[in-house]
Amino acid sequence: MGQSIRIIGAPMDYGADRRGVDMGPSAIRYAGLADGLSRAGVDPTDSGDLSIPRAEERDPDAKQPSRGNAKFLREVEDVCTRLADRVEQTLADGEFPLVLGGDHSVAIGSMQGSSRDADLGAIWFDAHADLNTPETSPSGNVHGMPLAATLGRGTFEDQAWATAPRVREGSIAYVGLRSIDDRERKLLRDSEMTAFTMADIDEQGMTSVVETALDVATTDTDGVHVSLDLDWLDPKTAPGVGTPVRGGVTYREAHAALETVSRRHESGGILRSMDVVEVNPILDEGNETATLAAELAASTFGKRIL
Ligand SMILES: NC(=[NH2+])NCCC[C@H](N)C(=O)O
Ligand SMILES: [Mn+2]
Ligand SMILES: [Mn+2]
Repeated sequence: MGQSIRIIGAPMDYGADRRGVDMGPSAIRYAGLADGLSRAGVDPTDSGDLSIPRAEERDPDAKQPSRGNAKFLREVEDVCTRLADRVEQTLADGEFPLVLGGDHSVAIGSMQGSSRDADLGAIWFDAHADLNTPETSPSGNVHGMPLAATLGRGTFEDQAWATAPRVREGSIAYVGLRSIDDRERKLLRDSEMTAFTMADIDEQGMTSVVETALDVATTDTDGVHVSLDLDWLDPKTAPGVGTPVRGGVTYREAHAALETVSRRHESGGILRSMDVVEVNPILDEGNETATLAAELAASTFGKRIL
């Protein structure tokens, strides 16, 4: 039997403006995630979803930014705290946590849980930098803030539920950036993170970019977290996302990227945790974005063409 993968659903949409990402975990499962993982040679078990009240059942005032400019921050805190515990427990049980979002703010919980017992590097496959703080965010949506939260920037400085002290800036690499807010650009430039934009992929090719990103994330760390935001892909290939940006990664580039991660994992066991986020079935066409999410997870865990 291959590695044991524990699927954890986090159907949360507090962090995004457009409703529907809470249905992401169901759509990805329906698209054949567990089957694809089994065929890739690993051993998946599904631990179900975290229970997350709908936004309507929450305090209507929660939409009004309270702490800085961040909507539903307390609700996100509640979910991420429980998710972090699940991720930590999964690792303690010797299994690999595969978290299904939900909007990208679930990554705050995944990374917190995954790094409680380890120095953690990260690869962020995304069109967006997700580095806004409540102070710099133009939208107030927490899905644009998970890395700021993990790194304890701005309002997050004193938020122990969010910050992950064992995730160092220098061990984080972005792949595929193409939409960065003005104030976020300055934060990113002044940081120690490694950022590969779409232009870098044009020039160097996906495989070589991902190899370098892996070098960054594995240097002086105990393992790597992969965060896969489906808006990383071009909207023609992955239409079911809330914040699409044209000029994204192609279908083949995406598989090449995750197969590169997979090969490194096969030879060195580098991966520690992963989340697959931002699939919005309401905006999707024939569940193709969820299907792609499931396929990319299978590629990460060893599925090959031949
Ligand atoms: N995970 C995502 N889809 N993030 C989109 C973020 C968009 C924008 N930068 C914001 O802060 O609102
Ligand atoms: Mn994104
Ligand atoms: Mn994102």
